[in-house]
Parts: sequence; C-alpha cells; structure tokens
Amino acid sequence: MSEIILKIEGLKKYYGNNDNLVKAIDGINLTIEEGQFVSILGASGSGKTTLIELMSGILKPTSGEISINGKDITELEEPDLTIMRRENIGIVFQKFNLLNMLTGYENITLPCKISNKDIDKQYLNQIIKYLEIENQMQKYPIQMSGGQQQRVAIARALMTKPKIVLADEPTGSLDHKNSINTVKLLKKLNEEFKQTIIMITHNKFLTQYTNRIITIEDGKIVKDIKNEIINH
Ligand SMILES: Nc1ncnc2c1ncn2[C@@H]1O[C@H](COP(=O)(O)OP(=O)(O)OP(=O)(O)O)[C@@H](O)[C@H]1O
Repeated sequence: MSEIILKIEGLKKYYGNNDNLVKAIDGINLTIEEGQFVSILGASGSGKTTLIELMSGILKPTSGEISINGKDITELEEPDLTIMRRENIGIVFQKFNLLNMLTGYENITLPCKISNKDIDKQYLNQIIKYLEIENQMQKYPIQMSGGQQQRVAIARALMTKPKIVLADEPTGSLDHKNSINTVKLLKKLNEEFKQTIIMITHNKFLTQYTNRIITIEDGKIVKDIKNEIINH
C-alpha cells in the first residue's frame, strides 16, 4: 500500500454565526495516498474552494485536523505555514495567475528563486518538453493562448517538486478542447512523475480522467469512488 500523503479528520469550517451560520465544510474525513489523481466534484456552493483553501493552509478550520505527510498543518502559524506550503504544495489556479511582466521561463522558475532552491535543469527540461511549452519560454503571458498559459502555470506548480498539486478548477478559464487536453496532461504527469494531484471541479466529464472521484454536497462527502475505467 502507498504512503498516506494527506489525512483529513473531522474537518469543519463554519462562516458567520447564529442566523447567518454557513456550514461550508461540515465534518469531512479523507485519506489520500501518494500518487493518486483525485477529483473533488461538487456544484457551486458545495464547499470546494473552502476545502482547497483549508488544504493549502490559506484558511484555518473551525475544527478538525489536516495532516500533510504526517504533520498537522492546522497548528502552523506564519512563517512556518508559508514554508510548509512552499515545500509541500503546488497550486494550479483557474485564472492561471502568471505574472505578466515575467517570461514563461521566469514564471516557472520563480518558486525556486523565492525559496532559494537550485533549479534542477534536467527536471525543468523534462517538464517543459512534456507540457510542450518549449516555445513559450521567452514569451510573456499576454503573448500566449489560454491553454499555453495554463501549461506554463502547471510547470510552475511542479517546479519545486511538491508532494501534492492542488488544481482549483484548472480548466475553468479554458474551452472544452483545451480543458480535456489540460486534464489529460495532468493525468500523464500523475502517471509519469507519480505526482499526487487533487483536482477540484464542477465538471463531471473531466473526472473520468482521474482515478478517484469524491463528490461533495453541502460541505459533506456524499460519494467516494474508485474510477476503474480510465479514459485515454
Ligand atoms: N467568507 C465567507 N463568508 C461567508 N460565507 C462564505 C464565505 N466563503 C464561502 N462562503 C459560503 O460557504 C459555502 C461554500 O462556498 P465555496 O466557495 O467553498 O463553494 P464552491 O463549491 O467553491 O462554489 P463555487 O463552485 O461557486 O466556487 C457557500 O454557501 C458560500 O456562500
């Protein structure tokens, strides 16, 4: 059995109070093993963004524990929280979040610069080739298509070799064809680099490329299935 990379126990996140109380996450227990490609599927307002912000330490839970590699992150305060995030988590955003004044290459290598890590050139070249973004290295984001920007953003998320990649609606700003290509690429990266990926989506169609589909409704897990029929 693979190593457990993420463990969530009794997780709750409530907003507001009394009459305005919103139970955004309402008692989630979840274990994710290294190397899994998991999708978290839910309708608007089901708690997806709240869950991903809890997993990345951006939000503090009302109660419960989140352990990454055996370490409870809910106890951490700054600057330990930032260090934990840098060392363990890569995030792919819906709106790519590339810096417009930096080239593709500079965007991708920025996380290494910030955390004073040497750039593993061989790994970088491998990722660039894999994501077919060789021609985007000297371009600025504005000169790239949406799909190209998202592939550069995926490379940036992978550059520090994070234990987990969190992808928050990674195809939300892409058309159908680019959405499928992006998720297929995530799947390839999961298979090739054994990268653990958690993808949040409201799009059921895209979950077919992942090997576990967790459905949330009103802040609770209502379904958690292994996906045997993986579409290639
Ligand atoms: N800061 C906040 N204050 C109060 N309520 C909030 C806050 N953030 C989120 N909520 C509520 O918590 C619930 C879950 O919101 P969340 O953004 O996590 O859902 P979501 O599944 O990501 O939705 P979407 O797909 O529309 O982005 C919703 O009812 C939302 O209105």
